[in-house]
This record gives sequence, C-alpha cells and structure tokens, in this order.
Amino acid sequence: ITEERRASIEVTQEVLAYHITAAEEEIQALQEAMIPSGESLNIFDFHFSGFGLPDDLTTQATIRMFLDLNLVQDFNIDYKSLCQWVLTVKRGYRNRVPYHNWNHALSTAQSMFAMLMATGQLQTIFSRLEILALMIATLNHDLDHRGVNNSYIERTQQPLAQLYGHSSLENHHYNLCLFILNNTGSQILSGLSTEDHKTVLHLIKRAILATDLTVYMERRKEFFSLAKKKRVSWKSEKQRDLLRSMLMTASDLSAITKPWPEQRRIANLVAKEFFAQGDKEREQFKIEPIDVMNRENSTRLPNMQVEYIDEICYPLYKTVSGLFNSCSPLLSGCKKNRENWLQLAEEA
Ligand SMILES: CCCOc1ccc(S(=O)(=O)N2CCN(C)CC2)cc1-c1nc(CC)cc(=O)[nH]1
Ligand SMILES: [Zn+2]
Repeated sequence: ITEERRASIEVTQEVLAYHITAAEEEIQALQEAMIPSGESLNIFDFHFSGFGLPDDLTTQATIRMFLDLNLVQDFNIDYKSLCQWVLTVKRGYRNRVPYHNWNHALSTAQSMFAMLMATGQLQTIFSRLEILALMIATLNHDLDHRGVNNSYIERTQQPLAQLYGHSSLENHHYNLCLFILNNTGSQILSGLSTEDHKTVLHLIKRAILATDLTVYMERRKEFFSLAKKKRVSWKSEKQRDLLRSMLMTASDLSAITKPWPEQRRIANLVAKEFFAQGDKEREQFKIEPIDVMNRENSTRLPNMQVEYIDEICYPLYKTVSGLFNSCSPLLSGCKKNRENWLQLAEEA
C-alpha cells in the first residue's frame, strides 16, 4: 500500500490510543484505592476466574500482580502512570466482543502470573526484563480485537490487512500497546535505560506476535523436541524466545484448563463470537462459513472442543507440565475438560 495510506492508518491507531486514555477521576480512584492482597484476589490460583470480579477489582488485581512481582520497584514505575496505563489498556478492549475482551486479557495475564509465581525455576530462567515484558504482553496481546480472526480481516481487505499482511491482528495489538506506552501519563517504561527500553519493546513484540495460533503451530515442534532432552539450559536467546512464546500461548489458551462451569461459560462466549463471524461471512460473501463458525454446527461444538484440545492445547500443556511440574494444574484441568466435552459429544 502507499506510504500515505500506511501513515493514515497509523494515525488512526494513534488517535485511538489517545481516545481510550482513562479519565482523571478514574485514575485517581485507582491510585488512592487500597489494593487487596494477592491471596484475597485469588490471583495465585490456576483456577482464577475474573468473571465474578467487579470492574474496579479487575484493575486492582492487575496492579497487585505488578506489585507482587516487584516490577514497580525494580523498574521504578511511577504509580500514577501504572494506574493510568492499566485503565487505558482495559479501555482498549471492546466489551461488546463476547470473548476477546478485557476479561480474556486479565485471565491471560493472571495465568502467566500464576505460572511465574508457582515455578521458582521460571524466575531464575527469565531476567527481570523478560518477566516485565511477559506481563505487559499478556495484558495487551488482544487489544482492540474485533471478534473476527486474521483470515476474515485479510479476506475483507480491512485496513489492518493492507497495513500488515499476515498476523495482521497481532501487529495491530502490538502497535496499540506501543502507542499506549508512549501516551503522556501512561509511560510506565520511562524509568528504564535506553538499552533496556529497546530490549523490552522487542521482547513485548515477539511475545504478542507469538499469540498468532498459526505461528504457535509452526514453532511448537521445535519446543517439543527441545523438551525431550534430558536437561535444557535455557541459556541461548533462541531457546528463551521459544519458551516465552510457548508460555504466551499456554496463558492465552488457559480457559481450556479452567473448572468445568467456567470452561462451559467461556466456550459459549467463544462460540458466540465465532458464529457472529460466520453470520457476517454468510451475508457478506454469500458463502457457507467454515465448520467452526457455522451456527448450524452448534451441535458439533463438543466434538470441536475435543479436537481443539487434542490438536492444539493438550500437547502444549503436557510439554509445559513435563518441564515445570508446578504447572501441572493446567494439564489436569485440560484433561478433565476433555472428558467433560467427550461425554457431551457422546450424549448428543
Ligand atoms: C467453543 C466454540 C468452538 O471453538 C472451537 C472450535 C474449533 C477449534 S479448532 O481447534 O478446530 N480450530 C482452531 C483454529 N481455527 C483456525 C480452526 C478451528 C477451536 C475452538 C476454540 N478456540 C478457542 C480459541 C479462541 C477456544 C475454544 O474454547 N475453542
Ligand atoms: Zn488471546
């Protein structure tokens, strides 16, 4: 596309990042709030659910994660900027989208937090900068998601596709993340050296782009064979980049590991979003949408979930739990939900 086309789309993103800036009174309220302890918010639990939490507690839980990981201290993050940044990121999600909304972002970040807090080994493998990057990336990884996937965006030639080509959504999520980090009042990385600032932005970009499932499916083979080795040093940048990417996906898909009532509820939201895309495709392109997005197939939903678990989720949680057995609740949760979906599939 032409340079001016690219510039105009990027200006739109910058304007969007500006427009979602949180309101002053909202920022002050969060800044003055007593942030509950991690225990009382259940943020250390793999079965954490954001559903029950009122809105203001979801932003307080996010602050609590940054405090308990010592990130505020280690990177002398200005507290008011942190409050504005969290509230702005939350506004960056579209709450009319059934699944890819703020609740999904919080849940993804909390899954990463739970893995980091449960696995001392991870905190020795990763530097403080990597941990900061992973927490920022998980919270921002689906910013401004419209409830449609890459192929729909590319097929409908939306501006994002013209701008990025492949992984268009993930590139958009990263760009918005960057604009918010550069927005006046939410520059939480201003305390970092120029060197560290450059490094952390690279780490965040790599982590957000890793959440494209097609990228995950390509790279996971290498991860599985690396994990088969007796001992992995995780010393090389290549190995750590791979591990960070796989943990991003493990966090992103963690809804499949949640207790059954939560998984059922989330699956219905995912279905709602997928079917809405299917409806759009039917009316716009006069085509039958693919199975997954075809409302007519909703009776096949349990079967699709079993396939999703077998083909995409289980191998990942099996490998991550094999490497870090403190993450085994993710594998057992995934196993349990496979049984539940299989039972529903057989009843149908
Ligand atoms: C619940 C409604 C049906 O949900 C699914 C149906 C099929 C498949 S799939 O693995 O066959 N596959 C994935 C890759 N697509 C390109 C083709 C289809 C995945 C899901 C599903 N995805 C997510 C992640 C958003 C969460 C979730 O719970 N379920
Ligand atoms: Zn996601």
